[in-house]
Order: sequence, then C-alpha cells, then structure tokens
Amino acid sequence: MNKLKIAIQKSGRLNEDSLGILKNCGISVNNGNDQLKAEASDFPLEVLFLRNSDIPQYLKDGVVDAAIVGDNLLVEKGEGIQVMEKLGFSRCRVSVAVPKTFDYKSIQDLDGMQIATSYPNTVNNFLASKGIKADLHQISGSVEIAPNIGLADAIVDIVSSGSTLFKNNLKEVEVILKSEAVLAVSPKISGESGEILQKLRFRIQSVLKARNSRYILMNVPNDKIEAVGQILPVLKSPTVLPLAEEGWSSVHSVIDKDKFWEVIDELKAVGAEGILVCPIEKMVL
Ligand SMILES: Nc1ncnc2c1ncn2[C@@H]1O[C@H](COP(=O)(O)OP(=O)(O)OP(=O)(O)O)[C@@H](O)[C@H]1O
Ligand SMILES: O=P(O)(O)OC[C@H]1O[C@H](OP(=O)(O)OP(=O)(O)O)[C@H](O)[C@@H]1O
Ligand SMILES: [Mg+2]
Repeated sequence: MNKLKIAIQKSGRLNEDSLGILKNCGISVNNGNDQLKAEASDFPLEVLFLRNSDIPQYLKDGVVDAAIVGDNLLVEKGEGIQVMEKLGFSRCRVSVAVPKTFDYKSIQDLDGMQIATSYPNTVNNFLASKGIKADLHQISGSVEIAPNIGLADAIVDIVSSGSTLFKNNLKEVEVILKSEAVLAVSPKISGESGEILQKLRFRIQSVLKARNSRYILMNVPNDKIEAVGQILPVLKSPTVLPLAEEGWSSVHSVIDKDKFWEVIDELKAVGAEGILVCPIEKMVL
C-alpha cells in the first residue's frame, strides 16, 4: 500500500512538537536510535528526519509528499510550495535589528547599510518593497554577533523572546514577517498520496480545534438557560441536563479557550454557578 512520505525536522525546535502532533493524531513514529527514516505503525506514513533548512528542496523535488517546517523557511526558499495548515507551535518572527546605540528613526536608515542574515531572499524582497538598497552578508548561524565584530551595521534574523538580541546589545526595529510551524505539501504529490494527506490533515484539524477549545459546564437556574445560551458561542446548542434540585439545570457547551475569561463575568452575572472548564482531546466537527 502506498505510504505518505512526510519530512520532519531531525532535531531542533520543530522536532518534538512535530512528533507530538502526529502522536495526538494517533500516529506513533518510532524514531529509535536516531534513524533518518521511520515508518508509522498505525497509519500509511513514512517519516524522513531532515534538517529544517533542507526540507523546502525535498518538497520541490517531490522526494517527500509533505513536511512540517517553519513557515519563514518557505518564504525564504519555498516558492511553489503550498501551506495546508498552520500548526500553532514554533511561533517566532523574522525581524531587523540594529545596535542599541544606533539612533534608528525609520526604515530609510537601512539604505546603504551592510546587513547580515541567514535569509537573503526574505530581506531582498522586503527591502525592494520599501525601495531600499543594502549590501547583504549571508551567514548560516550566530547572526547576532555580526554588528559586534564590524561585519555588518544591522541584521535580519529570527526573534522569539528577544534574549539573543539583548545579550548581543541589539534592538529589534522592524518585523518583516511572523512565522509558525506549518504543514506544507509538495507540488509533485501523487493522487493516492494526496488522499492520505487529506486524511492526515483532517486528524490534525481535529487535534488543533480541540487544542484551542475547552468544554465548559455550569449549574444554571432554569429561567436563565436562555440568557446563558445567548452568552455562550455554542456549537449547535448547549446540552441541558436537569439537576436533582428543582428549578436548576446543568448546561454544557464548548468555547474557544481564549474567550473563557471574556464570558465568565457575564455567566456569573446571569446566575451561573459551579462553572467547570475542561480540556478536550479531540474534536470532529
Ligand atoms: N528561537 C525560536 N523560537 C521559536 N521558533 C523558532 C526559533 N528559532 C527558530 N524557530 C522556528 O523553528 C524553525 C526551526 O528552527 P531551528 O533553529 O530548530 O532549526 P534551523 O536552525 O532553522 O534549521 P536546522 O534544522 O537546519 O538546524 C525555524 O524555521 C523557525 O520557524
Ligand atoms: O529571541 P530568542 O528567543 O533569543 O530566539 C532567537 C534565536 O533563536 C534562533 O537561534 P537558535 O537557538 O535556533 O540557534 P541557531 O541560530 O544555531 O539556529 C535564532 O537564530 C535566534 O538566534
Ligand atoms: Mg536555529
């Protein structure tokens, strides 16, 4: 039977969460003793463990059908590669940074500068869109050191917490793009592999929807059930179960995890009590 070939990062920031999301989809991959290839035992999937920076070329060549990769890398060298799902982890941004002592006023200050980066295409496209010319120095890592050793006036690199910039006496002055891990598909994927990929995508969507949702239940006076139903953004309609105590019911629903604190005060104001919020493992809409 045909297997879907998917690339994930061999080691680094994407690896653990990539294997984790597959596991949550019921797909376990035994990456024992650091093999470069492994088969899933319970889904027609073959995993290739690669360097993040190599993955776009494998997708373009059709050596792999799909991959979990940093979106910033597809912007840099993934033309023609389609993003199927944003996965919500390895969130970061690609930004311009200058020495803290530099009196940065606007993007025009970059004109004529020497800029060190691992992402030349991203930088060139950004500068061109702003009508700015600069000289780029491409280096593959530890980019933040460049201004301190006189190699560049500024850098463009990945920023997350900002601690690497801080430690190197740099300050972030422009955000070029935001990035997160994404499920990407090869332009050369076959029909059969495409069907398997759609099955994987459905499972990932169910896991992500559950990750971003919470199951909520509460005790409500019967004459307030309608008011609660107005407050809760529900799937179809809240589940209402009569309590042993006369005149009260238990109302159950699903809400977006980020909306809980917005609605909690309204729910209490209409008389809801004993409000419980629980995680959801899977959600199939
Ligand atoms: N500090 C960070 N915080 C959050 N996400 C990051 C951070 N650094 C990188 N990322 C994201 O994770 C992806 C993988 O980064 P990582 O540093 O693990 O590997 P890499 O250095 O890009 O490539 P390789 O696997 O070839 O070493 C990047 O493409 C980016 O999208
Ligand atoms: O804003 P921060 O939280 O400090 O993260 C940003 C740093 O993370 C990445 O480096 P990484 O740790 O991946 O090392 P690398 O440069 O060798 O890839 C990136 O290249 C930055 O240097
Ligand atoms: Mg890195």
